[in-house]
Amino acid sequence: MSKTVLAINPGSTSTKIALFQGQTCVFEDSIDHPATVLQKYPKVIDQLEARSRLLKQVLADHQVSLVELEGVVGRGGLLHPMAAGTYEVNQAMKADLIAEVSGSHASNLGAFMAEEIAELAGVSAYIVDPVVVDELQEVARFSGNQLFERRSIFHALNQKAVARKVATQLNRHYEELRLIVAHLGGGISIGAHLNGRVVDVNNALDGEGPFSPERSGSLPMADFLAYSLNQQEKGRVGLMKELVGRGGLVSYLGTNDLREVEAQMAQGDQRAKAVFQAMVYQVAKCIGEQAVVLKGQIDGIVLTGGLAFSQQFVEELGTYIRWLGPLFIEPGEDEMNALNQGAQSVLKGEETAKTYFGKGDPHVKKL
Ligand SMILES: Nc1ncnc2c1ncn2[C@@H]1O[C@H](COP(=O)(O)OP(=O)(O)O)[C@@H](O)[C@H]1O
Ligand SMILES: CCCC(=O)OP(=O)(O)O
Repeated sequence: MSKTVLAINPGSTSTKIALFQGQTCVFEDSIDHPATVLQKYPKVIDQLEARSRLLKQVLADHQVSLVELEGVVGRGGLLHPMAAGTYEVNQAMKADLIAEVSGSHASNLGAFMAEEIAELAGVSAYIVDPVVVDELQEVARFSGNQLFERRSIFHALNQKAVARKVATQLNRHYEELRLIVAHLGGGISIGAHLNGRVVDVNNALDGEGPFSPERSGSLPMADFLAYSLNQQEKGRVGLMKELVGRGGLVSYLGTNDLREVEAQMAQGDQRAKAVFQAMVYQVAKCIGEQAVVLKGQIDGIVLTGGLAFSQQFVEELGTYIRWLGPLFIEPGEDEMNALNQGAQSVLKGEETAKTYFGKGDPHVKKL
């Protein structure tokens, strides 16, 4: 029987909320959090109280009766590496999110926001396919120096959701396909999906892969090292902001909005055009890398995220990659449905919720 589920998705600049009855979305709403407001909070976790207050206001505005809820699900954050799936929010998870064991990101708030509402409703709280889903094959874990291991940090929820959607279009199972999924949003992650596992993907938060609207992607290492030593007063948090937040389009053109860049190009701005083309070029190269990971046997290349709304971006990217395999364009994201889907399967007893144990998930094979 279909279940009533509240899904909560805290992002860098917004919190999305959706109520589902079974597969039907009763309503979806979004709260914007202006950068000027978020800047007041030293740590992401400090935003919890304010975001939760606004969330409760949205629930009141939509006259959501908490007694009707049968489960609450939030976006999963930067925990220790873990297998894909639906997890019940637990103490170990909350402790690791507060300790920021894998870093700081708005998704760290999802478990807390879901649990608060779930407790009021007397039901369980879950997360689904968090950003630390780790299915890397062994060969992909080597960084090039034994001091550092590559980490799988990416848009797992949306990548897997759109990959499943394309599998349905192809009338095949996700678990039997070889897909490249490019999540092209404020941050960019491009994954090689081999038989339902993301065996390689650029770490979208720690300076790997193409530059994006607000992230640097990979940089010349020695130059960044020298820069960091000269800018020590910025500290770790300040320097990380150069990579995530103040990189990419923001760094080159002062905006994270591709629509603004396109407007500048339309007025003949050559700098905007060069930066646009460079972002397309870097995305294409990363798709090429994952094509090699899949040894050229590719059932589809899926373009998703906000940039995939741009016809010009998709067309120019197509000139580089079309020869690699069939293109599927899934603009935007399907995260709210994916959160609901994960919670529904557990609540309907089709799947058992997984337990988060912290470091050392036995399903994740480290070097
Ligand atoms: N119709 C559109 N045309 C061009 N770019 C778009 C369009 N819609 C959204 N974008 C761009 O997509 C990016 C945001 O993607 P999105 O997936 O919403 O990011 P996030 O969820 O990471 O904030 C922004 O640069 C935005 O300007
Ligand atoms: C890869 C971690 C998740 C992430 O970067 O999400 P956003 O692009 O939504 O910030």
